[in-house]
Amino acid sequence: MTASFRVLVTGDSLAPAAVNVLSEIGADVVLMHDAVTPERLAHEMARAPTQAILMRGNPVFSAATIAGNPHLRVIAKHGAGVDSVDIDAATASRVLVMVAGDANAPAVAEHTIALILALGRDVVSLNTRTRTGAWDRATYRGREIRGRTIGLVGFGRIARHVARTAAALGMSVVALGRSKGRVDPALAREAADLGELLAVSDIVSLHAPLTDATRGMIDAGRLNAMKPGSLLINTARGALVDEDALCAALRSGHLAGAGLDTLAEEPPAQDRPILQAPNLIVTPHIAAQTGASITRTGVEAARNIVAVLTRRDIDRANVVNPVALDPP
Ligand SMILES: O=C(O)CC[C@@H](O)C(=O)O
Repeated sequence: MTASFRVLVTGDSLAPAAVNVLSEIGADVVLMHDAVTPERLAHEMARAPTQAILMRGNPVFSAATIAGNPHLRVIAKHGAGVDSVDIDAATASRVLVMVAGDANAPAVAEHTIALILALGRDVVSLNTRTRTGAWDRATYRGREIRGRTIGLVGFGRIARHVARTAAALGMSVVALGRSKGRVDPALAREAADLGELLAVSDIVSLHAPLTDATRGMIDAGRLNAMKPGSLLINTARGALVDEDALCAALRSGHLAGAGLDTLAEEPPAQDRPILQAPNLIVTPHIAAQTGASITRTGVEAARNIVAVLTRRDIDRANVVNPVALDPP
């Protein structure tokens, strides 16, 4: 059978269940095995008409890349963050940009909590010390999270999962949504503004999208406004944080620790100062990478593609640029 649709996957794997969803409409699924640069994208899309992108990772979809492929109808994110896509250009070309619901939210929320617990009980450093001969039992004092306040910056699907889990662990939850009134009072108390959230939180966890407005939002001034001895967690996007300022806040001891799953540069050059900061736990943007999450997310992204290509049952809650659904 000649495939009627070509789906380019910007990664080197896709869950078999997700491939099956695409196979049901006879789609030709093409995995990009190499580094996904704009040049490679342009090259791959020039090889044959490509109707859909299943976007794993965060390759840049610029206006030129989108306009260069007139067959493109949908960019379906394998996850939540679409900061690497020029949304205006996609809308102008009537290309739908879609996210994968809350498919990866439980996994990202669990990793957020893992970073908080690991920092609070110094799991990583104690592991190293104990394996190399230390036995710190007499002197070590960890920090409990029960009774602490967690401040969630952003209140989308992932933050809501974190809120529920944090509450179950006995934490108080404050949050700040994209605009006033977006915080569900059953899950969190809405902070008046970022300043108030930073001032009352023992742990600040970032769940905001990366936009022009949020880039670098946690700068030296904001870090300074956090409580002495507090923790910063970032499982969203590295560029939300000024890494040099974070380094300084960790070195001075103003912050007791930071847990980062995302960095401004990924993968980071080995000489980036943040990698040498004390009391830092850093992981390689894997918060969403559990087996179950990868399957759920792949299937949801594949379903989004099928819905657009077959013009059936598009889940509007997953559409980032609904105006692209309107007739031109
Ligand atoms: O799985 C991915 O491709 C990225 C996951 C994450 O960065 C997201 O945007 O949700």
